[in-house]
Amino acid sequence: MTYSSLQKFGWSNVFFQQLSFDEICTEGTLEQIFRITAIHRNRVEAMGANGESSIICGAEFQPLSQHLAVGDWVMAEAAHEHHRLVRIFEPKNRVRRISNGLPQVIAANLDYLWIVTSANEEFNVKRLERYLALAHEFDITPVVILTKTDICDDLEHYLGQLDSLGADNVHALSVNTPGSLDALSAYMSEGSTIALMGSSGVGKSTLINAMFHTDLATQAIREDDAHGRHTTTHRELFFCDNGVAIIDTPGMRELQLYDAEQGLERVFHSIVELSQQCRYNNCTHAEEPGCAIQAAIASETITQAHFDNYLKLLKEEASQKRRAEGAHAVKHYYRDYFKKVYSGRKDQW
Ligand SMILES: Nc1nc2c(ncn2[C@@H]2O[C@H](COP(=O)(O)OP(=O)(O)OP(=O)(O)O)[C@@H](O)[C@H]2O)c(=O)[nH]1
Ligand SMILES: [Zn+2]
Repeated sequence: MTYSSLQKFGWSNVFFQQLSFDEICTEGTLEQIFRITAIHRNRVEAMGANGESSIICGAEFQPLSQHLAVGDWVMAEAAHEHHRLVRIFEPKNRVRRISNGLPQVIAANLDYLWIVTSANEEFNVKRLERYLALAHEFDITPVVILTKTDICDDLEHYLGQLDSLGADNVHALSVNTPGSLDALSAYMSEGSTIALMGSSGVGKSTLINAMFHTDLATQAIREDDAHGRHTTTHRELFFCDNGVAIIDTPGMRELQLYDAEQGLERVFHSIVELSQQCRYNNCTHAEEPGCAIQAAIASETITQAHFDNYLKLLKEEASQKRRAEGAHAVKHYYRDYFKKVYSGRKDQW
């Protein structure tokens, strides 16, 4: 068996180069590498070259939700009939949020964020702009998907608004219209990881079932809760036959805007560029003479709604930051964490 056997689970050079020379030369290292598919209180489920395994996580990784997420690659050594977590590979990207004042990781190593919305009253451009900002912030390629076009009388109304988003990847489709899902296969190369986001009822599960010929209901797994009772939870990352990993977690579905300053600047780049043309450096874009943004709104180059949403998201982001005791606290937390995790490895090189 070689490392290429892990590629269908999303393994790539980014992770391989984090192995030390000794590790690469040591027999059995490959069997110690896993990708996390579900997280429980003290252990995680993971997929490796030899199939699925349960990995016990020691006190140094507690609480798990702050240290690792579905999609992470880890190293774990065999311990009796289980495995024991040794270390976490530095991820390509990580989706984080603040929960009760603490950073929490939701998912890791994503290639695409499928932002799902439906062609009915659920549709909301502001929400889409927010999701796009999130995707950019976390360095994930966003794909906007408009569902339920089969039951929509005024598709142009929605397509026009999607156009105004200026997003690169936009698809309108319906699971009831044969062929309309074909365009999505462009995102489904072996080893790619897709996470879904969107309001309840827009058709995320239906889309997954149709695209990947899977039945989400069959992805249930059993676990023992703290009192030894059996409970059923859903696997949050699963692999399809074509080598695509799907992440569908409640955490992704509930994600709020946080620390997305750069993401916002990308989605609202026209406003950011305009603001640099205002006569005064400290223009508040309200009533100052020579305000380029007000001029653009007056000439209908941008809409008042687009500008208002930018202000609203900026404000929301600022208040999230304050609540989290400053975004820097969070960034430092992660930097220190990775330093701590990887400092022990330097002497292996
Ligand atoms: N007409 C039509 N109905 C659809 C389409 N896609 C999904 N639906 C229906 O919309 C309803 C909600 O779909 P789900 O797939 O459960 O939505 P979801 O986004 O997974 O919802 P949550 O699990 O609550 O987040 C179901 O009754 C689906 O049959 C579509 O393209 N066309
Ligand atoms: Zn201005």
